[in-house]
This record gives sequence, structure tokens and C-alpha cells, in this order.
Amino acid sequence: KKVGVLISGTGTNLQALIDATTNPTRHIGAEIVLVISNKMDVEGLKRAERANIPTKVLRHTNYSTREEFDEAMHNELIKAGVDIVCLAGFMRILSGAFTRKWKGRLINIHPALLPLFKGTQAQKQAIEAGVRVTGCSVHFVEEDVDAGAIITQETVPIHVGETVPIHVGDTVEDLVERIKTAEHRAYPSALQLLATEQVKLGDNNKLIWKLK
Ligand SMILES: Nc1nc2ccc(CNc3ccc(C(=O)NCCCC(=O)O)cc3)cc2c(=O)[nH]1
Repeated sequence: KKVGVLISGTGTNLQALIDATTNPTRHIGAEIVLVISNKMDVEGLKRAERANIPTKVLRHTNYSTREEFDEAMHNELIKAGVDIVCLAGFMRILSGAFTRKWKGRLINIHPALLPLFKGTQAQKQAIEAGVRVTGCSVHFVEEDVDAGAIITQETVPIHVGETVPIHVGDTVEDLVERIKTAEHRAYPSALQLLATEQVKLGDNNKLIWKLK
């Protein structure tokens, strides 16, 4: 399956997908053929170039509406023959027209155990909620943000304890890094399930697993 990855920044999840799809000993049935960024000069573009993956920068400020920007992205993805789109730190909300066109072929990784802690700063929300376990979720992208069917989740413990006067508890940064380690495992495994058609999205927006 041909994969397009949408990024806005460093692209650490892009790197995990690059490593997984170029690993000679592990075939996940997916090849990244295009990386699109809505921002120029971000680390993620360098990661793609180092891996000889074609890149495009589509600046959303060059388009008058969200729909026109999304249409431009859609056209580049179609031109590249993309079958599956992965969001990797992509920070623009996608229009319903785009999510409908890519329904069942568009996934994202969220740094929390959905449906908990939707939106931005999910890691900070988890610490402030006082939960003892959080994690990450790979889900289908629907128009309703962070609400699509979940493909894979990984759990990550939150180190608790006083942060003053001695620092033993997790800061947000500590937790962000620990969740990233789980993300970099979860995303390639979810992509493999989708690319090898072991899982698909049903018409009722529920997951359908292919029984062996
Ligand atoms: N329609 C749809 N689109 C998405 C776009 C990105 C992400 C990635 N996670 C994201 C989830 C939320 C945001 C967010 O609230 N950003 C501030 C507003 C930015 C803007 O004005 O665009 C960004 C990325 C998920 C979704 C999704 O679940 N559904």
C-alpha cells in the first residue's frame, strides 16, 4: 500500500513510520511515497529527504479557505497514488469533505487513551486529572476531532509523587517523551494492520477485524 504522511513539525512519528517501512527484515505492507507539510523548513521534511521520500510544502496561508487547502492536499495525494494517509503531528483540523474522501484510509496517533483527553495538550490533561495510567491511541480520522474508531492503544504509566521540594513526579516533558516511545511502536503496528487489510472501518464507523 502507498502511504502519504501529513506533518507540521519535527515528525518523530514520521521517523518511526520511515524506519518501519524501510526495515529490510520487517515488511509491514506499506511504502511512504509522499510527505506533505503545511509549514516550511520543519525537521520532518529533512527526515523525509534523508530517506529519499518526495516532499511537498502546502502552506495553508496560501489558500483562502480550509476546504481549498484540503483540496490541494487531496490532489497531491491522488497524484502520488496514495492509498492510506497518516497524520504525524499534523496540526490543522481537516474539513469534512477531506475526511469523507479518505474515510477508512486516514489515521492519526493521539497521545492519550481516547476517548479520554481529546484535543491538544493531552499529556498535560492526564497529569492534571491525576490518572495513574495514560498512553496513546491510533484511530481513524473522522470529521469529529479525535473521535474516530480506535485501531491500537498502548498504555504508559504516569510516575506520580511530589514535585516539590524534591522532584519525583513526572513533569509534562517527562511524560511526553515516555508516551512517544509507545507511539513509535503503536503507529507502525496500526499501519501494518490497515495496510495488510487485517482491519477496516465499517459503514457504522466501527472497526471490522478480518478473522483468520
Ligand atoms: N477532522 C479532523 N481533523 C483532524 C486534524 C488533525 C488531527 C490530529 N490531532 C489534532 C487535534 C486537535 C487539533 C487542534 O485542536 N488544533 C487547534 C486548532 C488548529 C486549527 O484551527 O486547525 C490539532 C490536531 C485530528 C483530526 C480529526 O480527528 N478530525
